[in-house]
Amino acid sequence: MDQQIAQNYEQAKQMYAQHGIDVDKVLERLAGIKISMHCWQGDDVRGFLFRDQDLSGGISVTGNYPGAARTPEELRADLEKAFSMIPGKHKVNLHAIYADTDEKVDLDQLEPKHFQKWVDWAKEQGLGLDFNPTCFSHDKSKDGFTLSHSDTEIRRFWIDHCKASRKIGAYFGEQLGQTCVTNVWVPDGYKDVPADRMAPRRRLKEALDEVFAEELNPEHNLDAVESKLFGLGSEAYVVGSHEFYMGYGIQNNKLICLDAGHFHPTEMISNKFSALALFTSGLLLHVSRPMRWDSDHVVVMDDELLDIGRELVRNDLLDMTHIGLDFFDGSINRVAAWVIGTRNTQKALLRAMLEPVEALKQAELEGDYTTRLALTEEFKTYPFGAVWDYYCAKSGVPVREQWLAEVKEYEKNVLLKRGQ
Ligand SMILES: C[C@H](O)[C@H](O)[C@@H](O)C(=O)CO
Ligand SMILES: [Mn+2]
Repeated sequence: MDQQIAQNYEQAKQMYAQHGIDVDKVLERLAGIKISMHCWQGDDVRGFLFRDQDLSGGISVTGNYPGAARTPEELRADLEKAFSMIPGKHKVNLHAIYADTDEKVDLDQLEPKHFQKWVDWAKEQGLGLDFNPTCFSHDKSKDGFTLSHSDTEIRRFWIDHCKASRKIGAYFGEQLGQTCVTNVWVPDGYKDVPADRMAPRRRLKEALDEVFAEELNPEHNLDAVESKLFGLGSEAYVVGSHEFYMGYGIQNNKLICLDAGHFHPTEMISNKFSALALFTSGLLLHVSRPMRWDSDHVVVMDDELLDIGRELVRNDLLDMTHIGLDFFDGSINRVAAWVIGTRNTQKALLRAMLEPVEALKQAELEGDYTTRLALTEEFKTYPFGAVWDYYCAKSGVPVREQWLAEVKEYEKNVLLKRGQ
C-alpha cells in the first residue's frame, strides 16, 4: 500500500480514537454492508425481453450517452467493471425484463430457469441477487394500471407475474445462500382527479393478498412493497401511496420500501426510518436523488444521503435495512454512474460511523445543545477521507478519482465500440 495512505490513516485513527471511535472496527463493519446495485442504470431501464417497448409507468430516462448495454453479456461485463472499482462484495438488483433467455416468454410465464445465467454469474462473482416484477413497459400496462386494474383478466396477468417473480426471488436466495429481496412496485394511478379513490386501492390490496398467499422461506426471499406520490401521467392519484403500503406492510409483515424520490420535495426518507422501524420487521431503501421531481439523478453526497447514513447508524438499523440504489441517468457514462452512486452511499455510511454518536446523544439528553451542535460541526472536517482512501487501498480498488481513468479506458475500448 502507498505509504502516504497508510500514514494518513494512522493519523486519522488517532484523532478518532480520542473520541472513543475504533476505526479498524468501523471498517470491519462497513465491509459487512451490502449495497444492492440496480442493473437498470446500465441500459436506461430497457431490459431484454421486450426491446421494442418504450419505457412506461410514469418514469423516464433522459440522455443518450453512448455505450448502453444491449445484451445480458454486455450488462454483466459493465457491472463487473463497476464492481472492480467499489470496495466490498455486494448485490445486483434485477428486474424481470432482464431475463436472459432465447425463449419468447411473457411476464406471467417467467421461471427461475430464465435467470439461470444470472445466477451462475452471481455465484462466480460472489454476489447476491435481488428481484423486481416489471409492472410497466408492457402492452398490458398501457392504460397505466396493473395489479389494481378493473379488468379481471389484466389483473390476473399481473398477479401471476408477481407470483412468478417471488418464486424467482426464492430461487436466487436458495442458490446463492443470500436472502433475495423481491420488491413490488406498480405505477397504477390517474392523471386527473379520480371519482373513486377507494376501489383501486381495495383491488390492489386484494391482488397483493393473492400475490403473497404462498409462504416462502424467509431465508430465501423477503417481500417488499414500494409506494409513490406521483408519476408522469399519474399526477393526481397513485393507488399505491405511502399510507397504503405502510398499512399493508405493517399488517402483513412485508418490508416497506422507501424511495428517496417518492415523496414531497422537502420530505426526507431519513426522517422516517426511526418511526417505521418501531412497527416493521424491516426496511428496503431505494437510494435516489430527486431533483424537483422523481428524476432519479445519480446520488451525490448531499445532506439527505448523509442523513440516511446517520439515521441507519445512530439508530442501529443496519441489520433490518436492505440498501438498494435506484437512479437512472443516460446523460453520463453509465458505469461511472454506478461507481459514483455506490461509493457515495458507502462514504455516507462511513462518515456516519465516524461520528461521536454516544457523546452527541448524551449531550442531547443533558439538554446541552451547544455541545451537540459544536461537535456535529467540528466533525465535518475530521479526516474521514483518509479512512476512505485506506479502505479502498486495502480492498484493492482505486483510491480517490483514480477510478475515472479506468472508466475512460473502458469507455474507449469497450463502450464506444457498441452500436446504439
Ligand atoms: C425501475 C424501478 O423499479 C423503479 O424505479 C421503481 O423502483 C421506482 O422507483 C419507480 O419510480
Ligand atoms: Mn424505486
